[in-house]
Amino acid sequence: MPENHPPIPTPKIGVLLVNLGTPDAAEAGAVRRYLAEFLSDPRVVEIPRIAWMPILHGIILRTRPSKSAHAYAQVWTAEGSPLAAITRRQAVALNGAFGPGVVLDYAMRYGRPAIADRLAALKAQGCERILVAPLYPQYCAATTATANDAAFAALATMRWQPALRTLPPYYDDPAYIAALATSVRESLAALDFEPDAVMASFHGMPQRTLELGDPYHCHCRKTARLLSDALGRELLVCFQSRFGRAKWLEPATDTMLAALPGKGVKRIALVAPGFSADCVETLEELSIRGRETFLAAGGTHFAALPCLNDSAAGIAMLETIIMRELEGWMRLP
Ligand SMILES: C=CC1=C(C)c2cc3[nH]c(cc4nc(cc5[nH]c(cc1n2)c(C)c5CCC(=O)O)C(CCC(=O)O)=C4C)c(C)c3C=C
Ligand SMILES: [Fe+2]
Ligand SMILES: [Fe+2]
Repeated sequence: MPENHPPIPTPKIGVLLVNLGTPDAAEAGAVRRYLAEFLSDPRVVEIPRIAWMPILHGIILRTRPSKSAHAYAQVWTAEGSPLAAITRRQAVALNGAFGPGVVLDYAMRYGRPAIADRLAALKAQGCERILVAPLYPQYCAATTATANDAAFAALATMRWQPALRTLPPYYDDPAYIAALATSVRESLAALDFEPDAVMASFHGMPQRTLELGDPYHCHCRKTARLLSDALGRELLVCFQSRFGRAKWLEPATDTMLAALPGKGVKRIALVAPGFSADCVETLEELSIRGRETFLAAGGTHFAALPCLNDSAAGIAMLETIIMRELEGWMRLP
């Protein structure tokens, strides 16, 4: 900028936190509606529609909703689904962090609040510039790209669009690694046992997606390596939540939990660095079923550590990575 350039008035800026989405209730009907939207997304299931739709509607949506509803019911809170409640708290905690000209909101890729609705609400409040922030540290087309697709699709319907930025993946960002290390160190110090091993469990995806060029697997591996360096201890990396018959990323978390006690690893702590908020995948699949698997195999001590959620370290990290994006839009008064 030339030195004597007059200050440019800063237009209002919106920040939209985006996470995956979750059912409205822990019952089969709500879970079916949610899964129908989620699993119809061609970014999530990359099988030709003509082959996939009969399987989805003929088999999956008839059988899975009641099983999943049972999983959701075990972790449901007074504020609703943990993922929704925590994402809401993250938006509240960040509100005001960037000054009076920056409005915070949140949306879900599937279900509510919808991305299109919240973008329209930010625009109606006068936000001419909006940062869409998918809260996935590791980029995956099935998560990051589809969240951005939904934002671009919403803008495609507007005559007068706001300017848009999207938050890049932050899997190797020093602020993210430091927040994870702080959180893991604090959680381990609060345990009443010393684990023989710490496992880092990431959400899986089909092996084919890696072969097609998705960087997710590499991002997960790099996060784990940097976190391991920061903690000064080895981390066992694994991938959870296998879905369908295709080969998914390995090693699988449940297989590893069942095998470790036989190898003398009887005390375990599990961290899920790829989830910015605790959800059914961490609270039910890891904390409840993972524990059962590990103890049934002969393990004696098990702990699933909390995600960053709205902890002080987690919020400070989000502030840092969001501020970095907003700086390009801000001007001194
Ligand atoms: C964090 C990254 C995630 C990736 C990558 C991902 C890929 C992926 N997921 C499915 C299928 C399901 N995932 C489900 C829940 C779920 N998934 C993520 C995150 C990622 N998914 C989160 C945060 C959640 C929790 C949602 C909540 O409400 O708490 C589910 C629903 C639950 C169930 O029925 O088991 C399914 C199904 C696929 C196919 C996929 C492919 C790349
Ligand atoms: Fe998933
Ligand atoms: Fe799961």
